Amino acid sequence: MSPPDTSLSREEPDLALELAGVHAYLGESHILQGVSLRVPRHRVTVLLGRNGVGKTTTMRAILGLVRRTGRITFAGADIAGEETHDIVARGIGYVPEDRDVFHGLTVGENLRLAVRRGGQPRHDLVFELFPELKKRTKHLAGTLSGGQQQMLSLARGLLNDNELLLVDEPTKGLAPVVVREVVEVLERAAGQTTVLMVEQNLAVARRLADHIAVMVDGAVVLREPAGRLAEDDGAVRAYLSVGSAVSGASS
Ligand SMILES: Nc1ncnc2c1ncn2[C@@H]1O[C@H](COP(=O)(O)OP(=O)(O)OP(=O)(O)O)[C@@H](O)[C@H]1O
Repeated sequence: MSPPDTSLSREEPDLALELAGVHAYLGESHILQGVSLRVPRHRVTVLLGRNGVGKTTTMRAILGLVRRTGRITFAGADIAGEETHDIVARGIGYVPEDRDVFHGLTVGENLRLAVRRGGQPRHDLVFELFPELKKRTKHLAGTLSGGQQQMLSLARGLLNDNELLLVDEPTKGLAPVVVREVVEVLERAAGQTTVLMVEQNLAVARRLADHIAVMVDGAVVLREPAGRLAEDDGAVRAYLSVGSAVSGASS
């Protein structure tokens, strides 16, 4: 197993986001115990780890949705003390695990609600990435399949010209054929922006990630180029409850 390495600082001066010693709390529970993480610009970084280690809480700490301390640097500013609406306005998009789609509204209405005030919504880009959504703009979102709802949630995240997109478990609960579609869209979306993603499917992570960060008990314990971790069976067995071969992401 490789020794823990969460820095890699010499190789990556151009960071979109950096967390240093971030602690977060949910009620009385101390969930994040000093998360440090570097997210290079225009790259995909995937957060992996067993259930309950704090991956979603890390996303929510970046967005100011949970009480947190430490340093969170985005676009040259420390955002750890800012409110969520100010953080989002700086150019961070969020595609949450529960998909955040309004079932009682149409696809078009869901997209319109996602447009940030003063922004220039990228409808052309979104409809090029998601042609199925263009055909269904008048359909109620609640009538879409799980995969289509995930596409709509990703489309909402990509509609604004964000510097950083946070995506939480985009393939969770989807059939293998739909996982492949979501992965293809994410590959193309990654060309537009920096992505920090939680993903439990190691095959998906290997396909999409430039770097993989592994969390254990509220901290990042290992960060490596994606290929290196995928070949490190010892690390995969020690830190992850996932298998390395998952059919859904194969091309
Ligand atoms: N409202 C809450 N109050 C207290 N503890 C919570 C609350 N919500 C979640 N937790 C706990 O916080 C820890 C971290 O949860 P989190 O959702 O960040 O983990 P995760 O790594 O994303 O897990 P999963 O893969 O299961 O989504 C878990 O142990 C969870 O039980």
